[in-house]
Amino acid sequence: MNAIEVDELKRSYAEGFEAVRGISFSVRAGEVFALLGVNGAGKTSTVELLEGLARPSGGSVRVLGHDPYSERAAVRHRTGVMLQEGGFASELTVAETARMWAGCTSGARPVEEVLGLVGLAGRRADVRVKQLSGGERRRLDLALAMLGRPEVLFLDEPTTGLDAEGRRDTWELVRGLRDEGTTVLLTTHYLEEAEELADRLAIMRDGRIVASGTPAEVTAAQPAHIRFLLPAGVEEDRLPQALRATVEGRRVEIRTTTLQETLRELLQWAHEQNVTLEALDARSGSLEEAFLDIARADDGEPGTAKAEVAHA
Ligand SMILES: Nc1ncnc2c1ncn2[C@@H]1O[C@H](COP(=O)(O)OP(=O)(O)OP(=O)(O)O)[C@@H](O)[C@H]1O
Repeated sequence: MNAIEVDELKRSYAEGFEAVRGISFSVRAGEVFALLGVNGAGKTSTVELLEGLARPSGGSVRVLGHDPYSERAAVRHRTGVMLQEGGFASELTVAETARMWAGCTSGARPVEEVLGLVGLAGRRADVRVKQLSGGERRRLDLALAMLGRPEVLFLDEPTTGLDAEGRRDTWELVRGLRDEGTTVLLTTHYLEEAEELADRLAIMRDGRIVASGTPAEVTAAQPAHIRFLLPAGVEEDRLPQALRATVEGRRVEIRTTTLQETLRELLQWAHEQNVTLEALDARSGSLEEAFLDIARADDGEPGTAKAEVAHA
């Protein structure tokens, strides 16, 4: 069953600017789905439509089978929302803020429990919101989004402003929620975050989806890299032509779509030449490379990016 279905969705702002230009994707129940894209690609504009905060100018959205805008009452209590900027009353403490939200939420988790999940229980709970660090505010945002045990959780850049440890804690939390069956849609600028968390993802550019699939599918089109240092006493032209290596100083790089085969040829050559390949490093294409490839493409046409795979 799909928890979220998006079909030819469009969003125009008052000035006529089209921020979302007909995107389609679906998120299965219990899945973590990531929306990626450079600044201004249209991620937040999309997420706000899924949250029912605005009416689409075209196409449709279904969350748990309902239109989140026109059937808000049917959806709202089953979803949790973490916006980019939570609007808190800055004089209240963390615990007071959470209790206030719990009071407006049916079936809320105990406040202590939810604050404990994000590391804001105990003495941190008595700190006024205005005194929290940026990262702690993000964690309070997350706590409030989880308060009502939502079936679908929207997280807009959940780890922006968090330090490395806070980011990893949030990832653990999201994985835990997924294991409990929560559907999570998140936006992020961190490719590592998408790689760590997302079952599937979509990359947006200029209001369109230009690549989508599992992280492995999206990266599959990227060439792998082999790097090493040219052995002392070996001239560049002794490297096998077929490997099409590029050499800068002593640094050698080979880009290949058949990593295992190319590596075998290289190691065979090194064996025959009786040389050691210092600093040898072989790695598959990464989501980051796929993303940069797509973000850099300036053709403006959907469906032509190199890393495109089957649309969700
Ligand atoms: N209220 C608005 N009125 C007019 N244009 C807007 C409005 N809100 C956003 N935009 C424009 O729509 C485009 C998409 O913005 P959006 O915030 O959805 O991007 P994003 O992918 O979430 O970016 P970021 O990563 O910076 O959060 C941008 O060009 C932005 O300037």
